[in-house]
Amino acid sequence: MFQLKWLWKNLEKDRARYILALCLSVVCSSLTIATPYFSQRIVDTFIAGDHAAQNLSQEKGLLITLCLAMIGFSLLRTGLSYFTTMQYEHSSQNMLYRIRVFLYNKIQEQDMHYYDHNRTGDLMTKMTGDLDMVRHTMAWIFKTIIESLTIFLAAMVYFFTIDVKLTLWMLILSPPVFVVSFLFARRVRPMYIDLRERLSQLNTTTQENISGNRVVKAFAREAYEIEKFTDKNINFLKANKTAALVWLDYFPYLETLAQAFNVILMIAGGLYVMNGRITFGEYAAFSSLIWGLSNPMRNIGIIINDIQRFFASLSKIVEIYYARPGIVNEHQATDKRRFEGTIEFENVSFKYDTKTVLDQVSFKIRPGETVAIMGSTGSGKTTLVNLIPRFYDVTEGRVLVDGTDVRNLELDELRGNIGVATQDVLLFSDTVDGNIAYGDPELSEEETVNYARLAAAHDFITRMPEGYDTIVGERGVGLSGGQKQRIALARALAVRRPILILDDTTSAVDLETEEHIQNSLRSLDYPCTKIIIAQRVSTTAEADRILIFEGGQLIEEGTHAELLAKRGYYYEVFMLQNEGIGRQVG
Ligand SMILES: Nc1ncnc2c1ncn2[C@@H]1O[C@H](COP(=O)(O)OP(=O)(O)OP(=O)(O)O)[C@@H](O)[C@H]1O
Repeated sequence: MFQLKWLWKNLEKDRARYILALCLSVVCSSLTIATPYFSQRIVDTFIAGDHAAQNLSQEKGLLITLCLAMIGFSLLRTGLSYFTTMQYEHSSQNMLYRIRVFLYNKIQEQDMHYYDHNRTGDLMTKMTGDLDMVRHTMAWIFKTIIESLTIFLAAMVYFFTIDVKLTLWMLILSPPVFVVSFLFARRVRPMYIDLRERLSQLNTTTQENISGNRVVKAFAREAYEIEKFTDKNINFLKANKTAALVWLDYFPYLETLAQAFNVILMIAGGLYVMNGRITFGEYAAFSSLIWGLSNPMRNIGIIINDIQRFFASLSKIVEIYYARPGIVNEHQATDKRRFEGTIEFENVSFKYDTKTVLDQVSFKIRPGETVAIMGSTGSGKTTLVNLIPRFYDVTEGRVLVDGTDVRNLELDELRGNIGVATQDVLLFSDTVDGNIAYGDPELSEEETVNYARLAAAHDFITRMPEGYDTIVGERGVGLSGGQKQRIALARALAVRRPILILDDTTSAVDLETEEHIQNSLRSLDYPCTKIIIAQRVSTTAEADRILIFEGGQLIEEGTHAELLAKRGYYYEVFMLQNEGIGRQVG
């Protein structure tokens, strides 16, 4: 069975410990028949037997031994049970730790396509609730199953040694129990799959709401969000209740069957005692061990419910566990070369699933050149630059860096040659210093300050209460849009890569600051090819070349002066931004 094989594989170093725990469970549970055995001997010898009174006065030593044995076995069972539970906990927690690390690495190595198609809330549910369900299964469900089965079998064996016929009477209840359990398991399984999906939706809604709380507040949509959350919460509640209450449809049958053991014992056992087939002590042994048969039936509902939850959770974990990224980082580049920084697009087309975003794009950028990319929103600019570090792979054509198709370069080496400041700025909850040095933890304080100066960030950083040691909140909360952009720019500059990609990095800074940044970029103290996506002519004007995109196609290319002379898209934008007149410039 796939699920068991998977668990076995992941137990790895804890297999011996887990098997020990299972064996100890069997031993512990088998010991439960010791007490009924000793009580049977005590009843038959000292209470209800023919020579009970005589034995009581003559065999005091035996009575004391039996009582001490009973106490001794109970203590032994308690001690063993404690030790066994520790083994279950250790092995399942260790396994959980290893799987969590493995899954985290797996998620890290996925490509952008994976993140486009997986919701954060769902991934978080897999990494927390689903994983814990696996641990619970190893530490509790399997333990309960093994113990229930052992007690059931041990009781059966013991009963058979006492009286075969009476035991067979009891066994006639087994087939209906199996039928009822099977029907219950079959019915409840899809419910737990559905329940798992609703939990994921609930978590996704919660996660989105918390991370997007500023937007919610800005639009005063709290009531709407609460309603949305309540909807998902009610959905989850209903699914939970439905799954839990299904058990009630089957519960009366199993409870009746469980009670029937006592009835059979009372009628058949009573008759057998009366006609002398079994002794009173043997009847007492049956009576005290009958829970070993009826208890598993009472537990069956919980076990089946948990097993179905486990299957639903495991199928979700396995989705991450076996996910294979389309773009693989082998991490095998030991000697990472420094590229010159030539970039070439050869008839590149790109589709997100079925939607064509880039269409037959060709251009070449020489080392050290500064190229600005401009175009209307949605024209494919970000997509274009995402193809250089292979965040996505081209659908057609080739992207070459230093003359080699990026698909033939080791990802570590390729990305180790590119510094990126993305459009959607993300800062980590760390100090400003830590954020700037993110790509190079060895960066000295002096260099950090230097790159912050180049990115026009030093002044506002020193005005902050703790300067470079100020902790910025999650995603850079506490900083303005322009401040975040400047820290992200310093972070991209600090890695000193031969290719620098800036995606709309100065859109939120004022013109004066932008000019400072432009000067810094021109006078970087390391050779660097720069690709700058920008909407402002003030940013693009000084570039060596400007590429204009429209609908995924390269429609204009040239210097600022050439493009103005062309009187095309660039000229219109220029006029619009400089003279404030409409697009219909004659
Ligand atoms: N991850 C994605 N999955 C599917 N479609 C996408 C994805 N990212 C972008 N698109 C689509 O691809 C097109 C180009 O997007 P892209 O972000 O490259 O444009 P852009 O020119 O950078 O736009 P902007 O100037 O607004 O940043 C858009 O129509 C967008 O809807």
